[in-house]
Amino acid sequence: MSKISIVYHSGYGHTKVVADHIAKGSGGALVIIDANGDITEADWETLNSSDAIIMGAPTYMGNVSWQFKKFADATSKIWFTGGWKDKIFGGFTNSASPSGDKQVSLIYLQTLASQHGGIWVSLGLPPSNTKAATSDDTNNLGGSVGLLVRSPADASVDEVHKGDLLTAELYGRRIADITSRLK
Ligand SMILES: Cc1cc2nc3c(=O)[nH]c(=O)nc-3n(C[C@H](O)[C@H](O)[C@H](O)COP(=O)(O)O)c2cc1C
Repeated sequence: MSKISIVYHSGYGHTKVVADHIAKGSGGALVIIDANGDITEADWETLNSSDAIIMGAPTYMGNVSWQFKKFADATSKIWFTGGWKDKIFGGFTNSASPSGDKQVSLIYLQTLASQHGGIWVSLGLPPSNTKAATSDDTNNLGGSVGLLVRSPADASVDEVHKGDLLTAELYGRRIADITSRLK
C-alpha cells in the first residue's frame, strides 16, 4: 500500500476543502501548515516516509502564501541530503479570480518538487471549455500542470465550486494510481 501525504496551508478554509477532497480521492493523510508556516516534527516524519507528497496553497498576491513558502524553505534541510529524491509529487492552488495568477503558484510547486528531484504528476484531465461548460464541470479552469480551483471572493467554504472539488478527487485518485504503479 502506498503512503500519500497532502501538505497544505489555508488561511481562511477554502484551500482546506480542496485538500479534503484530494485526501478523499487519494486516500492520503493531511499535513496542515499552520498560521505561522510551521508543521510538527511528527508531520516531517510523515512527509519523509511518504511515497507521494501533494502540496497545496492559496494564491495570495500572485504566488503561494508566505506560510507555504516558509514550509518550502524549511524543506531545504531535506534537499541537502536528497531525502525526497524520486518521490511522486503533485500540487494544487486556489484563488478568487478565474486566473488570479494561479499558474504562477502551480509552477512554483512544480519547481519545488523538481528541486527535490521528484516525479511530478500532471492533472491528466481534458478541459471543460465549451459554451455549455459550467463550474460544475471537471477541470473547468483548464489546468494541465496540476489542480486549479476557484473560490469566488464572496464564497463561503461551503461554496467552493463542485466541479473543482470533483477535479480534486480525480487528481488525488490519479496520483494514488500512478504511485502504486511506480512503487
Ligand atoms: C492576502 C491575500 C491575497 C490574495 N491574492 C489573490 C491573488 O493574487 N489572486 C486571486 O485570484 N485571489 C487572491 N486572493 C483571494 C484568495 O486566493 C481566495 O480568497 C482563496 O480562496 C483563499 O484561500 P484560503 O481560504 O484557503 O485562505 C487573495 C487573498 C488574500 C487574503
